[in-house]
Amino acid sequence: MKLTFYKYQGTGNDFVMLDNRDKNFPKNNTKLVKELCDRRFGIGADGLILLETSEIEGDDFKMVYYNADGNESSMCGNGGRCLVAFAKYLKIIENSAVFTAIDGKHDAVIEGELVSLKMQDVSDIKLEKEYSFLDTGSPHHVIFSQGLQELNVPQKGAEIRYSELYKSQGGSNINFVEQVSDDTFSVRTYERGVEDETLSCGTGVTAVALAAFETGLAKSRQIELKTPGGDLEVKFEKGDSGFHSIWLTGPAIQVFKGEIVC
Ligand SMILES: N[C@@H](CCC[C@H](N)C(=O)O)C(=O)O
Repeated sequence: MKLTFYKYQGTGNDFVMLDNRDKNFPKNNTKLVKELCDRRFGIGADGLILLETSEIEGDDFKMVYYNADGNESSMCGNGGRCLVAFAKYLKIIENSAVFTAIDGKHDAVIEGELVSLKMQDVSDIKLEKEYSFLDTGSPHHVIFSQGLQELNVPQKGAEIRYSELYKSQGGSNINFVEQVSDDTFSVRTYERGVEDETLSCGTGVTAVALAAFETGLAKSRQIELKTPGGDLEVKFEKGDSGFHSIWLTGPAIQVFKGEIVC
């Protein structure tokens, strides 16, 4: 089989993108997805995303997301932003989109290289002394600390991801965070399904922004997040039933296009 693929990145979180509107991709082939994401034997990426036709009225398209381990997973914020840029490239949309992903409907807006994605409302945040836990489409453990640059994120992240805390619930992504100024935070993320540190995680920085506000570390509802792969912004509102109108904004870039025989 010969596949035409596109490679995208959003603040260094990178994805193989496939236009699967013709339904030709073998969606249950975990081994193939893993091989395509392999950085030595394949194209190389943190995940693979299929753009499909949505059956839901009002949608422009549907998102199907796989982690680099080949398994379909929960929501990917950076991937969603990149998929919107891909949909514009394919001329499915112009500068706005509505699409459905595993966690429900998303609105999106494009302004130049920046893609803003509306995330699902968040009503529950578990606040513990040492960490916060919340689901922003994907599960996120958030730890505020110091000395972020010196931290061994792959090792510390794996310890928590495989600990008793998340064993029975399919694991979690782990975010290590250092406050830079009033409303700016540096974030490094260990991603479940990549099983390593990635350069950025969209649902991760969204979780960090909400946890920073909930714990009182941040006072503003517009938070800047610095990741090893670049800068993102998260804006939100808070009402009686929790956080809503949550928007994740940052660059989403096409890196290259190619063909692979697999
Ligand atoms: N990189 C993503 C998160 C992808 C999902 C995650 N690895 C999981 O399986 O929970 C993002 O930008 O949100």
